[in-house]
Amino acid sequence: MELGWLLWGAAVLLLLHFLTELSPAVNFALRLGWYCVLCVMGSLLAAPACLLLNGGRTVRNMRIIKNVVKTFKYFFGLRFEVKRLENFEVEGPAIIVSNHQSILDMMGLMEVLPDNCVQVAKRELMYTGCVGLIMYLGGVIFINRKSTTSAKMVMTEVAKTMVAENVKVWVYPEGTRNCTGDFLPFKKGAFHLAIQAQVPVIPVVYSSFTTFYNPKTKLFTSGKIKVEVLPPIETKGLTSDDVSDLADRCFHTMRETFFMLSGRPSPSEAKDSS
Ligand SMILES: CCCCCCCC/C=C\CCCCCCCC(=O)SCCNC(=O)CCNC(=O)[C@H](O)C(C)(C)COP(=O)(O)OP(=O)(O)OC[C@H]1O[C@@H](n2cnc3c(N)ncnc32)[C@H](O)[C@@H]1OP(=O)(O)O
Ligand SMILES: CCCCCCCCCCCCCC(=O)OC[C@@H](O)COP(=O)(O)O
Repeated sequence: MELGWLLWGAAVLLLLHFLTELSPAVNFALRLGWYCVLCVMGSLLAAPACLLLNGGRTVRNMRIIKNVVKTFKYFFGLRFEVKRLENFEVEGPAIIVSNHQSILDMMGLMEVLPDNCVQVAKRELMYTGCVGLIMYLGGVIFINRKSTTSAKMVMTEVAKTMVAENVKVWVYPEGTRNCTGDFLPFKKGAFHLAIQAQVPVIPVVYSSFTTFYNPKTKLFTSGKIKVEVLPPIETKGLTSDDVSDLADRCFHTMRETFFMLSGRPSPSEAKDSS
């Protein structure tokens, strides 16, 4: 009886192996599916730990979540090479902004996440069952992207509480995933937030995933991701009139760094030399 089950198991594994060899689409779906399964299993493991150790929704749970998520990279052969982590060492709260390429970014985020830091996420993620629960327990701030007024109200409230409670806030200023090998224009919310709270902006840049991950061509192999934490940009004394300048400055420095880390000339340089 047991031998029968073993044989079935071996047959299924063999079939999966051949399917992945045959079709990149199957390989892609299986690896991404496995990532989702890991997220669900990790959440089921971490949720009771968060509740028992910290009692409910608090940023202290992020440490537990971070430690679980940091093991995920080994399943996918991903390596992170992190530079200038010391740039996170600012006194008190800050806004962290970074580029957003895929749901895989969550691994890169947890790889460098400083203490006392919560993320801004779209509200829909709250309804992903145990993954939504773990985000809630970790103190993630949920915004409704379909209603600018409500998103702005939440962000204004965050500007007050982040100072009172000494937390850093991680925002993806592109506002959505973008795996095209370039940046989308930045939305202004993160920069309004930084200026309203008068806290520094710390940009973080991840190199392009396109060499190992591409949802269009169904590519998902192992790979190396370079991460650089850029020096904090002060906002003391800036007013709402300075939001656009601050956003532009972050956009340009981050984009330059992105091309440098990805080992590609930036489109502006390429144009200059032609
Ligand atoms: C243990 C195992 C566990 C496994 C499981 C894992 C769990 C791990 C736990 C935890 C990790 C969590 C990881 C989560 C990752 C999630 C990522 C996402 O979901 S990314 C999508 C959501 N994030 C954003 O969208 C932010 C960026 N967006 C913005 O900042 C926008 O500006 C926003 C949302 C505030 C509004 O967006 P609009 O598209 O509706 O509108 P606009 O065009 O940007 O703004 C309209 C006008 O309002 C002004 N405005 C914006 N914010 C303002 C403000 N706060 N005050 C005043 N004016 C403001 C703007 O300047 C603009 O005006 P003018 O065009 O410049 O004149
Ligand atoms: C039954 C539900 C199982 C759900 C398993 C989901 C596991 C994935 C958890 C990874 C969290 C990362 C969140 C993320 O990166 O979300 C994408 C949004 O930033 C942007 O959304 P979009 O590009 O605008 O759609």
